[in-house]
Amino acid sequence: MLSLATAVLVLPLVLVLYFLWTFLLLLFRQARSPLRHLPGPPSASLFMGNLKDLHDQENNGLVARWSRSYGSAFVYRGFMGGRRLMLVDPVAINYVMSRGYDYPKPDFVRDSLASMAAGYEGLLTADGEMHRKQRKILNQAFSAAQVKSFTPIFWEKAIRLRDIWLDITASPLSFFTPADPLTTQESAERSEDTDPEPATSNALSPTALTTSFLPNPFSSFVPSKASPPFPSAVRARHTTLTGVECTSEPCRLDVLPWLARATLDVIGAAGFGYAFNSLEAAAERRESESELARAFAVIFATARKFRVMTILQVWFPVLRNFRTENTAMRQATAAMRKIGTELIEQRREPILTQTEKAVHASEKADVIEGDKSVLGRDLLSVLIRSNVAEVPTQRMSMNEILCQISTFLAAGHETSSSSLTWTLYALCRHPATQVKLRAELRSLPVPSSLAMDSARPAIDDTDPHAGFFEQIMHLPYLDAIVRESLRLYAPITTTMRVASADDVIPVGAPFTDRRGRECPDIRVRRGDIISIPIQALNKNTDVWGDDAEVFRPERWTRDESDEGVRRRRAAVQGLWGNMMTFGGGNPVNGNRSCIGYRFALHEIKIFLYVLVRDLEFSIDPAIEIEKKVNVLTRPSVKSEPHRGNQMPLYIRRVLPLDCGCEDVHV
Ligand code: HEM
Repeated sequence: MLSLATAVLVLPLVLVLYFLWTFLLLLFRQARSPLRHLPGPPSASLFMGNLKDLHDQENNGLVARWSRSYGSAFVYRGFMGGRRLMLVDPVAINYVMSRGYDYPKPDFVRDSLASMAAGYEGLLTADGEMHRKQRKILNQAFSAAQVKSFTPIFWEKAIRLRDIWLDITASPLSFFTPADPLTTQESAERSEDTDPEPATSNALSPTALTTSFLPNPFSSFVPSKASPPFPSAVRARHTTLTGVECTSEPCRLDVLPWLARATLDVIGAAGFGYAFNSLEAAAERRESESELARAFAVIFATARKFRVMTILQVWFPVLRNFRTENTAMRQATAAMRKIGTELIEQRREPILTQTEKAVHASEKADVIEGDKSVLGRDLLSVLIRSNVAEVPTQRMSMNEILCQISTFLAAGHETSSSSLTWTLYALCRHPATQVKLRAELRSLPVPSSLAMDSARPAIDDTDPHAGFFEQIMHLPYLDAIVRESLRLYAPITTTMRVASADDVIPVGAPFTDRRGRECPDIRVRRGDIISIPIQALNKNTDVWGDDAEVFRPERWTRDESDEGVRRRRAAVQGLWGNMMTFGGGNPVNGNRSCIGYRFALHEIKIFLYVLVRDLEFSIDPAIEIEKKVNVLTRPSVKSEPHRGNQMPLYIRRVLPLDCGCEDVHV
């Protein structure tokens, strides 16, 4: 038998040999990878490869420059010089994205998503058959009819936000910036955490390693450091937009955390009937949020930390078995599961009874309601029913259901708030567009039965305002602005895939490799990592023309009749708008595209209708806004990196041109 002393000597040796062997295998794999023949930029650093250069690529257009130099399929270097394939070629991208199960998310991406979504069994992280089953079940909750039924919730929260902002503009002394809704636990966590690094240190440092090319996606739940009240002297620098009559002085407001709060409240209410009350808490300047929001604050704060260990786990997968959770994280996960379980328990009986009644009624009436029926198809109902389903292909375990709750809260709120924030920013940089949009919004009168107050209208098929909401969805200029904003400010800028087997990826046009050979396709080996630069593709001049970088909503109204333009855009087969903003997929081989895209579009349009109709937005022309990316794109003021993510805009109330009165809500 091995003595203890021998074991103590042998164990470290075995470990060293294991790491050496794994490392050599990786180097050997690199040396043999067919990707070595592809052109690409030289590696900037032995350890970090090109990752640091890529960190700021949304501001410096690096991918576009590389693409001009090395073609639409090239190789850059990741950790320890590992080769990664970057695709800008739409044909190659369509091929990879429409094979979701052959090209899944790399393990290190899944790990990071799982730490944020509290497990590997949510829709974002599940793979193969489990993903196929979940996607089929969850699709019901995101059908066109179901999403329409959420519109009153979008409306209610948008009106509430507008009213809070109106109050702030009415009493300038009261303006303040609330904390980001999911960051309230930082200090509590730090005191318990053995990690000496403050949770926000990476996030707030201008040179922080928070790029999406590092394995901490969704690490963008970064706090906006509260801005001090804005002095009136500075407020006076505001320039009035032409053609709009306003009352009250504009005041500066960081719109980012407010919008994050509003969209968190939306997804809580629409998805799970859960009241985060985060807008209310901020309006009343209360620190405390709901228990679930506090739990999430801890989870996201932990998920966004960048650790060397995370990199090592990419190289030595065995280390993933030694993941540790600090006390705060364990408590937060337990709290999240407890609340999720309570939500399910509370709603199980009523939902099952309601569904039974609905089925019975439709059987009696001999009517197949099909997609028209939204009863019992909200996310929580769908989840609860799937838990009791007898057919295994329709059944989700309790763990899967709990993972979905955190998945949808995470995936469904900051994406929308990022998009809204950037749209308001674009409207500030293009005042004439804002004026034109407001004119269109005001041309659609609000039904008198739907006063612009916070009362939530009914949520069912008989909603008398469904027609009005539908009209908002079809306002052409609003639609063009939302498309253009989601093109230029895609909230998720990059996604990654890994080849699960050796394969040959087709390309749009042959390219020349490093050896000077003309290649009709790209060869990849099992394990090769592929980057899809969603944002760079959205600005590709081959697809969008020479003004691809310019915010021009008119491209969606005027250019569309041009056959050539249509053909060029059709090359990108994304889920929506010939863009990869919402990803792409194929139901047969893994549809990993955004299941919530309709939800997001409805939410964004309703918020814009309510906010831009009654408020005028502008920005200090001297301010330079930068994109900070770590999967999600968030804004930061270039000269104020210490303040973290923020979008300081000037806001003021707009009255109708023909309004003689002082205090009318339009
Ligand atoms: C403007 C808003 C949004 C954008 C731009 C967006 C974008 C995306 C993208 C690009 C993906 C694919 C990621 C990848 O393949 O790596 C995705 C997936 C996903 N999105 Fe969204 N999203 C938005 C809003 C939402 C909302 C509101 C929800 C839920 C209510 C949601 C839920 C999800 C889920 C669950 C997935 C994973 C789908 C799967 O793997 O089957 N998203 N989203």
